[in-house]
Amino acid sequence: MSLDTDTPIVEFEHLWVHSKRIPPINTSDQRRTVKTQIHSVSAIYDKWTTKFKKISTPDQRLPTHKKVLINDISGTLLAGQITVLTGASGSGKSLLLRVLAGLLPMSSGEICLRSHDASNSDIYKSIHNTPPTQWRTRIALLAQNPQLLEGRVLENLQMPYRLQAHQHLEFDIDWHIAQLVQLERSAEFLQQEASHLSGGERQLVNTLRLLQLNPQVLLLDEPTAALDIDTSTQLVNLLVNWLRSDAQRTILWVTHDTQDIMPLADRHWHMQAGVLTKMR
Ligand SMILES: Nc1ncnc2c1ncn2[C@@H]1O[C@H](COP(=O)(O)OP(=O)(O)OP(=O)(O)O)[C@@H](O)[C@H]1O
Repeated sequence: MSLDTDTPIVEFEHLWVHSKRIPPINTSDQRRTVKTQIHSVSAIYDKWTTKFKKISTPDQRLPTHKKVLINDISGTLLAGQITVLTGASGSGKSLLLRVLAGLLPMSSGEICLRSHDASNSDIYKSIHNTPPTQWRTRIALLAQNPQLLEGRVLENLQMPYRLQAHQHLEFDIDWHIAQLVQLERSAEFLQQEASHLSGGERQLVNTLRLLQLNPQVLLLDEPTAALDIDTSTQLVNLLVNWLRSDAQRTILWVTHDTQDIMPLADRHWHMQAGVLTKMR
């Protein structure tokens, strides 16, 4: 199916995420703690600790508050495009990816994913009306630190097919061998113990494990951050080829490494203190 490159694949609107309410400090508990400390010191310091007690027991209670982590942001990920997301540490980039992937609840807002109905017409499914397992098979998050299981690479790649969400899919070893050729590795790589792999090789396995499940949207959280230049280039090529091989796919790519990734970007977004700005 052909698709215009400006077709929206994911649309999100007015996303808000707040931290949980931080409970107030219970000042009577605090006073009790200080008193216990005071009774346990020797009499010679009693006068001094009484002064200390006055200073360290505040009269007023601290107010409760919720912190705004994602501040009313909206955006669209378009077909065939790479959208690069930059921003300082703690600005909310990873939080946004986890919300879009359905791994973290938002306080309010809407996320819709392009899909098809029985007559193959376009529809947009809301995250609120889609079972979480179904949502996560369409929108996949690739994190910086891959978690692999004990056992061989092959067993790690086959593992998702044991999950109910993917039981309708079949493991395709030929697809993996073709990908490994692109990654300049032989089929013997599949027989290696996962615990013996380098950080870069672990990330390649993690990526293949996700891509084989044919997601429509990839959310990348600094996937090349810990990799050497060669492995990083291989991983970038793997991801770009994945994007180009189906016009209905899209990538949102969080990175601090703007030099390498920015030339590939169709769009550039920037986060600052939970606020999203579209740079281009
Ligand atoms: N589950 C959570 N509950 C409350 N606060 C959180 C939660 N997860 C993250 N935060 C806070 O939200 C803010 C944004 O975190 P986030 O991980 O999205 O930053 P980031 O932009 O991805 O940073 P980095 O570039 O360092 O990865 C931080 O202040 C963090 O402490």
